[in-house]
Amino acid sequence: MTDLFEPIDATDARLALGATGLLGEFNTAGVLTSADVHVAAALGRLGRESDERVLLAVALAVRAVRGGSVCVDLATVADPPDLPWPETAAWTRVVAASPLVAAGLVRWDHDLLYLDRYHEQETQVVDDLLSRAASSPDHDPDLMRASLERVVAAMKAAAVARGLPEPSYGEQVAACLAAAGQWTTVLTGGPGTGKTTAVASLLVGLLDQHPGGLRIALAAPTGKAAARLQQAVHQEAEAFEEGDRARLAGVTASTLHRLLRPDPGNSTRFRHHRGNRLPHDVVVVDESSMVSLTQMARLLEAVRPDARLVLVGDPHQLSSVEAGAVLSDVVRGFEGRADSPVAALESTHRFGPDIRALAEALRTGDADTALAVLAARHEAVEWVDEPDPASRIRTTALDAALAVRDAAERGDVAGALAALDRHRLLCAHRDGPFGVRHWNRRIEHWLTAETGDPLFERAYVGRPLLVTANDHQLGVYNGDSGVVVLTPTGPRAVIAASEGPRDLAPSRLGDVETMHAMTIHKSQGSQADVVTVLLPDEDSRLLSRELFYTAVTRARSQVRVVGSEAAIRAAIGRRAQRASGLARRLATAGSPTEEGVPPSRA
Ligand SMILES: Nc1ncnc2c1ncn2[C@@H]1O[C@H](COP(=O)(O)OP(=O)(O)OP(=O)(O)O)[C@@H](O)[C@H]1O
Repeated sequence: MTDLFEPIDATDARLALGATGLLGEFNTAGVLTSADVHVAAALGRLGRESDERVLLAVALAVRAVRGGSVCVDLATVADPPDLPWPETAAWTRVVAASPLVAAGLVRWDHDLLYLDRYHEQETQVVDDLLSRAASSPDHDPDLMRASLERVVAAMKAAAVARGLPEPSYGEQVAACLAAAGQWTTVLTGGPGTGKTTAVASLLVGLLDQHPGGLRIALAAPTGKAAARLQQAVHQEAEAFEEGDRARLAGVTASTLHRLLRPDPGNSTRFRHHRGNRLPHDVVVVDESSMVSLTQMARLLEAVRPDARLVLVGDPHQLSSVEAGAVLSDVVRGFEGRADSPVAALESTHRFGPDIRALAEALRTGDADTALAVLAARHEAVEWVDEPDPASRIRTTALDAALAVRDAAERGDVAGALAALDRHRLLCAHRDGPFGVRHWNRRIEHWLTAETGDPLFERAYVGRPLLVTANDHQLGVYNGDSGVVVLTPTGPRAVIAASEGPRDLAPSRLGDVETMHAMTIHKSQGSQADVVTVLLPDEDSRLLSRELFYTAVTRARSQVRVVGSEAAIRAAIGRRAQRASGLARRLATAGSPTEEGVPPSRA
């Protein structure tokens, strides 16, 4: 869903000067921005199209990408309804017959309108997935079974030694056996369903298959998620036999961006591509729900056709910040297909029963059960439904901020970074009374009142940091977190990068924000012991089931939901819809032919 805007006055920069007719009307109503209008008008001039219904459709396709969609579906786009939307049948007819479509400036396909670039990426992703599914790697299933038996026996023994009941790894073994026999595997599951455990077990099994060695790459869309993946794989391997543990010890993770090697001269291209593939034999990408269509296209063209690709993620989470909802589209698109690469893990092993019950109710859209879990006053799930929740938020947020500050004052880098993950205040919005900016300021005021530290200091000791842009030179990436720590040479910004902490002069960091509070979108791929989810009013257009589910599942041991029953119901009742043709394209593509080339590519 794309936000509407309300023009402030006639000089508002979002209003397109001179826009008339339908484009002008939709611009004034806050549906289209001036950029949408200008791109549509420019394409119209280029392709000699003057039908304002077509130009409106093109402007909506531009807007769609801004809102995370890959294309626009003219049959469902009419929101808000009180605008002069063209009648659907006639509209689709004029768009399909437009000279813009004939010239390839925009694409009309599967009754959806695309900007050319996204159409190309979507068809490429479908073609690459299908051609990878059309053949399978040679492997020895008996050896794979034996490897997994060894790993499972070691993990069971480790659990029993810790006084835990003997676990069962049936789902994970089945997923690994399937993954051994296919070039692409999509390993799905909610938080704590044992995805990382399965990945570590799979890697051991694949190493047994290739005694000569395997080049393995672990990657994730953000630095934080990459660091977590690497740490989690090694942690899970602790339970393995010494030889297996040693073989995984050198496996490291990086951001997806770094893996593909950015091309300094071209911000949308990488050094690894179809003509210069990645050298790795196995590529594992965690948090795949955050991978945009563009990134997925780049990844699929860079992975060798004879390398295994394992996409790991939770399709019920929010999608990527940029356009696309690739993971959930791929899962839906392969549903029922014989060549489906999806292996799903269903049982949760991490949460206590209360967070699990809440997450499950959110995942399935069951508002009554979610409210019942929230109202039951469990220790692990708390509900704050008060007009001014500040006093309830203050204690937890301030304690966590003080713990970070105390460790930072002592120069204890590891302690300060660890304290960052004790509590996270998550907001849907950036601005306004429910937004990140407001709550960051508020927590800083509380901190100042408690410590007497000056408020105006930008790099105050204990300031939690969130990196908001990739900086290859500094080796810090969008989504990395860190903290300002006192050192003998003064305050230093220490960022938890995927290769370990990076120590920088605070002034060198350009794109950083304070992270006492953060948006739910930015929290993807990270976790905290205690999570406070601050829901906005029920009429917020950002509220969605995926947003709420993503926020709740960031919590390791306790979650507190701040919001009214109406806001909770509104969030659960609304889906974060993203228009894309990926699922439909996969579902309707022919099955692989015997030669291994799917008909859509032939
Ligand atoms: N089959 C199992 N039985 C019991 N415990 C398990 C099983 N599989 C994994 N675990 C344990 O459950 C916890 C979560 O597992 P893991 O980290 O592999 O899940 P995940 O799906 O990768 O989680 P997330 O996506 O939230 O990071 C770990 O402590 C792990 O050791």
